[in-house]
Amino acid sequence: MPQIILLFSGKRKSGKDFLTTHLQKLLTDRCEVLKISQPIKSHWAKEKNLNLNELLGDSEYKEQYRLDMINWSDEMRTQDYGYFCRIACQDAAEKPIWIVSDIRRKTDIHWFKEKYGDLTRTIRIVADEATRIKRGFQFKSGVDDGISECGLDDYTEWDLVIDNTDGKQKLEEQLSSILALLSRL
Ligand SMILES: Nc1ncnc2c1ncn2[C@@H]1O[C@H](COP(=O)(O)OP(=O)(O)OP(=O)(O)O)[C@@H](O)[C@H]1O
Ligand SMILES: C[C@@](O)(CCOP(=O)(O)O)CC(=O)O
Repeated sequence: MPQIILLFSGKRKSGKDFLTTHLQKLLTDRCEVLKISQPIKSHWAKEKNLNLNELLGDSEYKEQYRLDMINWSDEMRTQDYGYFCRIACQDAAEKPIWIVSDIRRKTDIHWFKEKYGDLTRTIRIVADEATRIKRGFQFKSGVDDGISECGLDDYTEWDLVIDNTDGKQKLEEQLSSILALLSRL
């Protein structure tokens, strides 16, 4: 069992991977980064003979397949909303801190809270649209107005909100506010 699970959420190009990668560097071997999208991308890469590393990265490549991956994964979720959360956790090593870098739906939070209760902390990363555009965001109908991007827009119970808009919060400040959530460890 982990001792704490940090659930990160944020819209496309808000900086989820950027911040969780920096956090992982700081926590080194005390943490494990889990991605709910990992089993989705692995499946997709295998089925369609695609480059998994490109799907896992932040290039334009994965954007070509995003809508198809969303539609396929949502179909799976209608039968079992925890399906990908469960697989993402299956291979987690025995580390005290788990960082889940891509929470997108209320059912994701529900699944983790149901299974791990008090161990979970929810973190929302926000960045204004101009910043996200500068970092590669382009609005796509079906993606940016759908559940994958908007499913947590009206969630209000975040333990922490981080502003990752250009020039707003320094990285050190962002990381120390996350570390404060770990103070009971
Ligand atoms: N605070 C920051 N300073 C500089 N560059 C940043 C910052 N945050 C994010 N970026 C850069 O912006 C780009 C998008 O960030 P990132 O991939 O972390 O977003 P994401 O929320 O994981 O997006 P997606 O959901 O599309 O995968 C990356 O190239 C990343 O390095
Ligand atoms: C298909 C999907 O998992 C892709 C996520 O990719 P990324 O976290 O933005 O790199 C999004 C979703 O599950 O809604």
